[in-house]
Amino acid sequence: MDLRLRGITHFYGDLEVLRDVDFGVEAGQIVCLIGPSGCGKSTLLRLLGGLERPAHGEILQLGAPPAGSLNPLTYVFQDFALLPWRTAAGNVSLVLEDHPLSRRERSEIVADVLARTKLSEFAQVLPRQLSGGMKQRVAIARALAVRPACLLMDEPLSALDSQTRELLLDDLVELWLRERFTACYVTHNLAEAVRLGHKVVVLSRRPGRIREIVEIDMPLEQRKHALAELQEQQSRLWELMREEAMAADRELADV
Ligand SMILES: Nc1ncnc2c1ncn2[C@@H]1O[C@H](COP(=O)(O)OP(=O)(O)OP(=O)(O)O)[C@@H](O)[C@H]1O
Repeated sequence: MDLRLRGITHFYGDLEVLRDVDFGVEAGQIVCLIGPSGCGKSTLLRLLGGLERPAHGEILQLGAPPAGSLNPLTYVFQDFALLPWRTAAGNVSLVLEDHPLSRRERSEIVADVLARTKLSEFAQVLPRQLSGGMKQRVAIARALAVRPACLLMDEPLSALDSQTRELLLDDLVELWLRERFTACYVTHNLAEAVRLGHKVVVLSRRPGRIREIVEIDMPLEQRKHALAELQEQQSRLWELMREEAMAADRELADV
Protein backbone atom coordinates (compact mmCIF):
# COMPACT_ATOMS: atom_id res chain seq x y z
CA MET A 1 0.00 0.00 0.00
CA ASP A 2 1.32 3.43 -0.93
CA LEU A 3 0.46 6.64 0.88
CA ARG A 4 0.05 9.99 -0.87
CA LEU A 5 -0.24 13.33 0.83
CA ARG A 6 -1.76 16.04 -1.30
CA GLY A 7 -1.86 19.70 -0.39
CA ILE A 8 -1.78 19.11 3.36
CA THR A 9 -2.28 22.28 5.38
CA HIS A 10 -2.94 22.15 9.11
CA PHE A 11 -3.67 24.59 11.93
CA TYR A 12 -3.86 24.45 15.70
CA GLY A 13 -6.20 27.33 16.43
CA ASP A 14 -4.66 30.26 14.56
CA LEU A 15 -1.25 28.63 14.38
CA GLU A 16 -0.49 27.40 10.89
CA VAL A 17 1.67 24.32 11.35
CA LEU A 18 1.86 22.81 7.86
CA ARG A 19 1.36 24.39 4.47
CA ASP A 20 0.60 22.62 1.22
CA VAL A 21 2.68 19.52 1.85
CA ASP A 22 2.82 16.92 -0.93
CA PHE A 23 4.82 13.72 -0.94
CA GLY A 24 4.39 9.98 -1.27
CA VAL A 25 5.45 6.96 0.72
CA GLU A 26 5.88 4.05 -1.67
CA ALA A 27 5.44 0.47 -0.45
CA GLY A 28 8.75 -1.07 0.54
CA GLN A 29 10.49 2.24 1.08
CA ILE A 30 11.61 4.24 4.09
CA VAL A 31 10.82 7.93 3.82
CA CYS A 32 12.61 10.11 6.37
CA LEU A 33 11.13 13.41 7.48
CA ILE A 34 13.54 16.05 8.69
CA GLY A 35 13.19 19.72 9.50
CA PRO A 36 13.76 22.19 12.32
CA SER A 37 12.07 21.86 15.71
CA GLY A 38 8.40 22.65 15.62
CA CYS A 39 8.04 22.46 11.83
CA GLY A 40 5.26 19.89 12.06
CA LYS A 41 6.97 16.51 11.59
CA SER A 42 5.10 14.74 14.40
CA THR A 43 1.91 16.45 13.31
CA LEU A 44 2.40 14.97 9.84
CA LEU A 45 2.77 11.49 11.35
CA ARG A 46 -0.42 11.98 13.36
CA LEU A 47 -2.23 13.05 10.20
CA LEU A 48 -0.82 10.05 8.32
CA GLY A 49 -2.04 7.69 11.02
CA GLY A 50 -5.49 9.26 11.08
CA LEU A 51 -5.21 10.52 14.67
CA GLU A 52 -6.06 13.99 13.36
CA ARG A 53 -7.63 15.24 10.16
CA PRO A 54 -5.87 17.89 8.08
CA ALA A 55 -7.54 21.28 7.75
CA HIS A 56 -6.97 21.10 3.99
CA GLY A 57 -5.74 18.48 1.61
CA GLU A 58 -6.03 14.72 1.58
CA ILE A 59 -4.11 11.61 2.47
CA LEU A 60 -4.73 8.71 0.13
CA GLN A 61 -4.07 5.05 0.79
CA LEU A 62 -3.39 3.43 -2.57
CA GLY A 63 -3.58 -0.32 -2.88
CA ALA A 64 -4.38 -2.91 -0.24
CA PRO A 65 -2.54 -3.39 3.05
CA PRO A 66 -0.73 -6.73 3.52
CA ALA A 67 -3.03 -9.76 3.87
CA GLY A 68 -4.12 -10.14 7.48
CA SER A 69 -3.10 -6.60 8.44
CA LEU A 70 -4.73 -5.77 11.78
CA ASN A 71 -3.59 -2.16 11.84
CA PRO A 72 -2.31 -0.77 8.53
CA LEU A 73 -0.78 2.37 10.06
CA THR A 74 1.17 1.58 13.21
CA TYR A 75 3.24 3.92 15.37
CA VAL A 76 6.64 3.35 16.94
CA PHE A 77 7.40 6.00 19.54
CA GLN A 78 10.59 7.44 20.95
CA ASP A 79 9.80 6.32 24.53
CA PHE A 80 8.94 2.69 23.60
CA ALA A 81 5.56 2.85 25.41
CA LEU A 82 5.86 -0.62 26.98
CA LEU A 83 3.76 -1.75 29.92
CA PRO A 84 6.27 -2.33 32.75
CA TRP A 85 4.34 -5.22 34.32
CA ARG A 86 4.14 -7.22 31.11
CA THR A 87 6.95 -9.35 29.69
CA ALA A 88 8.31 -8.69 26.19
CA ALA A 89 5.95 -11.36 24.83
CA GLY A 90 3.09 -9.91 26.91
CA ASN A 91 3.68 -6.43 25.50
CA VAL A 92 3.62 -7.76 21.95
CA SER A 93 0.56 -9.88 22.65
CA LEU A 94 -1.33 -6.85 23.99
CA VAL A 95 -1.91 -5.38 20.52
CA LEU A 96 -3.45 -8.65 19.36
CA GLU A 97 -5.88 -9.03 22.23
CA ASP A 98 -8.68 -6.93 20.74
CA HIS A 99 -8.69 -8.98 17.55
CA PRO A 100 -10.58 -12.17 16.88
CA LEU A 101 -7.60 -14.52 17.09
CA SER A 102 -7.38 -17.80 18.96
CA ARG A 103 -4.88 -18.10 21.81
CA ARG A 104 -2.77 -20.32 19.56
CA GLU A 105 -2.79 -17.88 16.62
CA ARG A 106 -1.80 -15.13 19.01
CA SER A 107 1.13 -17.01 20.45
CA GLU A 108 2.28 -18.00 16.96
CA ILE A 109 2.32 -14.37 15.86
CA VAL A 110 4.15 -13.31 19.04
CA ALA A 111 6.78 -16.05 18.61
CA ASP A 112 7.18 -15.14 14.93
CA VAL A 113 7.79 -11.41 15.47
CA LEU A 114 10.07 -12.01 18.44
CA ALA A 115 12.14 -14.36 16.25
CA ARG A 116 12.20 -11.81 13.41
CA THR A 117 13.51 -9.15 15.76
CA LYS A 118 15.95 -11.61 17.42
CA LEU A 119 14.21 -11.41 20.77
CA SER A 120 13.05 -15.01 21.21
CA GLU A 121 15.25 -15.63 24.22
CA PHE A 122 13.93 -12.48 25.91
CA ALA A 123 10.24 -13.37 25.53
CA GLN A 124 9.65 -13.75 29.27
CA VAL A 125 11.75 -10.79 30.39
CA LEU A 126 10.21 -7.63 31.86
CA PRO A 127 11.02 -4.22 30.34
CA ARG A 128 13.00 -3.10 33.40
CA GLN A 129 15.42 -5.97 32.77
CA LEU A 130 16.04 -4.79 29.21
CA SER A 131 18.39 -2.10 27.88
CA GLY A 132 16.92 0.88 26.01
CA GLY A 133 17.86 -0.64 22.68
CA MET A 134 16.18 -3.94 23.54
CA LYS A 135 13.06 -2.12 24.71
CA GLN A 136 12.83 -0.39 21.37
CA ARG A 137 13.24 -3.75 19.63
CA VAL A 138 10.28 -5.05 21.64
CA ALA A 139 8.32 -1.98 20.54
CA ILE A 140 9.26 -2.69 16.92
CA ALA A 141 8.27 -6.36 17.32
CA ARG A 142 4.93 -5.19 18.74
CA ALA A 143 4.43 -2.92 15.73
CA LEU A 144 5.23 -5.74 13.30
CA ALA A 145 2.78 -8.09 15.04
CA VAL A 146 -0.19 -6.29 13.49
CA ARG A 147 1.29 -6.61 9.97
CA PRO A 148 1.33 -2.90 9.25
CA ALA A 149 1.27 -1.50 5.74
CA CYS A 150 3.36 1.40 6.98
CA LEU A 151 5.26 2.00 10.21
CA LEU A 152 5.00 5.57 11.47
CA MET A 153 8.22 6.03 13.41
CA ASP A 154 8.62 9.16 15.55
CA GLU A 155 12.31 9.54 16.43
CA PRO A 156 12.55 5.89 17.47
CA LEU A 157 16.27 6.06 18.30
CA SER A 158 16.54 9.45 19.92
CA ALA A 159 16.11 8.27 23.52
CA LEU A 160 19.11 5.97 23.15
CA ASP A 161 22.82 6.57 23.71
CA SER A 162 24.91 6.87 20.57
CA GLN A 163 26.35 3.35 20.66
CA THR A 164 22.96 1.73 21.12
CA ARG A 165 21.55 3.96 18.41
CA GLU A 166 24.21 2.76 16.00
CA LEU A 167 23.46 -0.89 16.82
CA LEU A 168 19.73 -0.43 16.40
CA LEU A 169 20.29 1.41 13.15
CA ASP A 170 22.12 -1.68 11.87
CA ASP A 171 19.24 -3.84 13.13
CA LEU A 172 16.72 -1.69 11.29
CA VAL A 173 18.71 -1.93 8.05
CA GLU A 174 18.94 -5.71 8.46
CA LEU A 175 15.23 -5.93 9.18
CA TRP A 176 14.44 -3.85 6.13
CA LEU A 177 16.66 -6.03 3.94
CA ARG A 178 14.77 -9.11 5.14
CA GLU A 179 11.26 -7.71 5.15
CA ARG A 180 11.17 -4.58 2.95
CA PHE A 181 8.85 -2.88 5.39
CA THR A 182 7.41 0.54 4.59
CA ALA A 183 8.03 3.41 6.96
CA CYS A 184 7.68 7.11 7.42
CA TYR A 185 10.48 7.95 9.82
CA VAL A 186 10.81 11.26 11.66
CA THR A 187 14.28 12.16 12.85
CA HIS A 188 16.45 15.09 13.86
CA ASN A 189 19.51 13.06 13.09
CA LEU A 190 20.77 13.57 9.55
CA ALA A 191 23.16 10.59 9.79
CA GLU A 192 20.15 8.38 10.50
CA ALA A 193 18.23 9.89 7.60
CA VAL A 194 20.98 9.14 5.07
CA ARG A 195 21.55 5.60 6.42
CA LEU A 196 17.88 4.63 6.29
CA GLY A 197 16.00 6.87 3.89
CA HIS A 198 15.25 5.94 0.32
CA LYS A 199 13.87 9.43 0.24
CA VAL A 200 14.41 12.32 2.64
CA VAL A 201 11.68 14.94 2.85
CA VAL A 202 13.15 18.22 4.09
CA LEU A 203 10.62 20.57 5.67
CA SER A 204 11.05 24.28 6.22
CA ARG A 205 10.47 25.88 9.59
CA ARG A 206 6.86 26.40 10.68
CA PRO A 207 4.58 26.41 8.83
CA GLY A 208 6.32 23.31 7.49
CA ARG A 209 6.48 23.36 3.71
CA ILE A 210 8.44 21.02 1.49
CA ARG A 211 11.88 22.54 1.14
CA GLU A 212 13.17 19.67 -0.97
CA ILE A 213 12.76 15.94 -1.46
CA VAL A 214 16.13 14.22 -1.73
CA GLU A 215 16.22 10.72 -3.22
CA ILE A 216 19.12 8.55 -2.08
CA ASP A 217 19.72 5.84 -4.65
CA MET A 218 22.45 3.90 -2.88
CA PRO A 219 21.13 0.48 -1.72
CA LEU A 220 20.72 0.30 2.04
CA GLU A 221 23.08 -2.65 2.36
CA GLN A 222 25.96 -0.63 0.89
CA ARG A 223 25.55 2.43 3.04
CA LYS A 224 27.38 1.23 6.13
CA HIS A 225 30.54 0.98 4.04
CA ALA A 226 30.08 4.19 2.12
CA LEU A 227 30.18 6.69 4.92
CA ALA A 228 32.20 9.22 2.91
CA GLU A 229 29.58 9.37 0.17
CA LEU A 230 26.82 9.53 2.74
CA GLN A 231 28.64 12.36 4.46
CA GLU A 232 28.23 14.38 1.25
CA GLN A 233 24.48 13.72 1.26
CA GLN A 234 24.37 14.65 4.92
CA SER A 235 26.21 17.93 4.32
CA ARG A 236 23.79 18.74 1.52
CA LEU A 237 20.82 18.10 3.82
CA TRP A 238 22.43 20.26 6.48
CA GLU A 239 22.90 23.09 3.95
CA LEU A 240 19.18 22.85 3.18
CA MET A 241 18.28 22.93 6.85
CA ARG A 242 20.80 25.24 8.43
CA GLU A 243 19.16 28.60 7.88
CA GLU A 244 15.73 27.25 8.68
CA ALA A 245 17.03 25.67 11.89
CA MET A 246 18.73 28.91 12.95
CA ALA A 247 15.60 30.92 12.23
CA ALA A 248 13.46 28.38 14.14
CA ASP A 249 15.83 28.63 17.11
CA ARG A 250 15.63 32.42 17.06
CA GLU A 251 11.84 32.20 17.01
CA LEU A 252 11.83 29.86 20.00
CA ALA A 253 14.20 32.18 21.86
CA ASP A 254 11.81 35.08 21.22
CA VAL A 255 8.81 33.27 22.75
N1 LIG B 1 -2.10 19.41 19.94
C1 LIG B 1 -1.52 20.58 19.70
N2 LIG B 1 -2.13 21.74 20.02
C2 LIG B 1 -1.57 22.94 19.78
N3 LIG B 1 -0.35 23.08 19.19
C3 LIG B 1 0.30 21.97 18.86
C4 LIG B 1 -0.23 20.67 19.09
N4 LIG B 1 0.65 19.75 18.63
C5 LIG B 1 1.70 20.45 18.15
N5 LIG B 1 1.49 21.77 18.29
C6 LIG B 1 2.39 22.83 17.80
O1 LIG B 1 2.54 22.62 16.41
C7 LIG B 1 3.88 22.88 16.00
C8 LIG B 1 4.43 21.63 15.33
O2 LIG B 1 4.60 20.62 16.30
P1 LIG B 1 5.22 19.19 15.96
O3 LIG B 1 5.37 18.46 17.24
O4 LIG B 1 4.44 18.56 14.88
O5 LIG B 1 6.64 19.63 15.38
P2 LIG B 1 7.96 18.74 15.18
O6 LIG B 1 8.55 19.19 13.89
O7 LIG B 1 7.65 17.30 15.33
O8 LIG B 1 8.82 19.28 16.40
P3 LIG B 1 10.10 18.64 17.11
O9 LIG B 1 11.12 18.47 16.04
O10 LIG B 1 10.50 19.66 18.12
O11 LIG B 1 9.66 17.34 17.72
C9 LIG B 1 4.64 23.29 17.25
O12 LIG B 1 4.65 24.69 17.29
C10 LIG B 1 3.79 22.72 18.39
O13 LIG B 1 3.91 23.51 19.55
